[in-house]
Amino acid sequence: MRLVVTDVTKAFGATRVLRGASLTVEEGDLAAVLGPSGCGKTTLLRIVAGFESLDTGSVRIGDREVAALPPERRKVGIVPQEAALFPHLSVARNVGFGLPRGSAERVEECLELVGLEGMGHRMPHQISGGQQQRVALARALAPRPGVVLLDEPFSALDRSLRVSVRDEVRAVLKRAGATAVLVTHDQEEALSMADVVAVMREGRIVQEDAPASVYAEPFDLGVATFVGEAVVLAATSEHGVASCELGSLPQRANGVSGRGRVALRPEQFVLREPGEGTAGLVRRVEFFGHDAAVTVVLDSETVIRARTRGDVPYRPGDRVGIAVEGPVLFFAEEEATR
Ligand SMILES: Nc1ncnc2c1ncn2[C@@H]1O[C@H](COP(=O)(O)OP(=O)(O)OP(=O)(O)O)[C@@H](O)[C@H]1O
Repeated sequence: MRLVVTDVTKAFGATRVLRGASLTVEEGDLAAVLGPSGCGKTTLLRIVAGFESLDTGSVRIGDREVAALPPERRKVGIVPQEAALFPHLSVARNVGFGLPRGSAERVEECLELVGLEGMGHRMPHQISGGQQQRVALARALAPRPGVVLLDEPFSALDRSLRVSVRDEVRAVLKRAGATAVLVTHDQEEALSMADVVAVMREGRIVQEDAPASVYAEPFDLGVATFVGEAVVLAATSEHGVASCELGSLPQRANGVSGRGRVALRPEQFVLREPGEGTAGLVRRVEFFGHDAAVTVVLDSETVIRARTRGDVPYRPGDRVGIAVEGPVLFFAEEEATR
């Protein structure tokens, strides 16, 4: 079902945690709420779930206003941070926990949905961490909720497992046609998994957009630097051209001009022979296999981290030139600190 959160505020004593948070998730979409620690993500999720009351605002699931309803009447499924299975109940009984008696068929269907068919008799300690997380997902989906909420569901898994489990979770949510909200502070997780990314800051959603749009057209400099890496330089802009220490660069069209700052993405930098582009000295080369990151200190002492192909022909101490490819993001001065 469609989820619409409108202008929700919430304070704990004198701490105003939510300051007018609004979020719309279309039916069948997976939205990632992405924000730094303490910005209010978990509080927002708990308010949608009904574990916490809101001060003002509204929460609609489908065509129902649910803000005044208890959690069990909201048709919300929850996948907590750690799978939090009942240790003394079998996998099947964990999945069937919120279902009426005699729902064995639905339990098996949900186990199948998450790829754990035939594992229902096992106890939680007899399956891996990734499988436990899938059981938690099956448990959340079993009562056919209108909305599924996932609170940092991969944070307890180690890195190598996290990537595969998150692909599986996305696939399961899509197969189930679920409308889902995932809370995370991991931008890679948000960008790679979600249909829409909602960037949260200080109790508000400041931008809600497709992952590629949030990255390419961030609402302000804060979003630009939070979602993805960026080198930020002082600049002036006129007629769609931003001038900074790396030269006069075409500006991504946003109609803004004047004094301000440009944000350049690591993949926009191109390393050239000395004499071409802006001169600098290679400080560090980080090799990742498929690509590499090269840190270059310009003669002005500005530090730039460029993403390049893995086969970097440069070593620390080499002199290089830096060129910039593609349009840059420009934010006017008052906007830069918005
Ligand atoms: N029950 C509560 N009583 C008092 N303060 C609370 C309560 N719950 C949350 N807070 C405060 O609200 C703020 C936001 O917390 P919240 O857990 O929503 O943030 P978050 O963005 O989910 O952070 P994290 O990523 O670290 O989990 C924090 O400053 C927290 O201390």
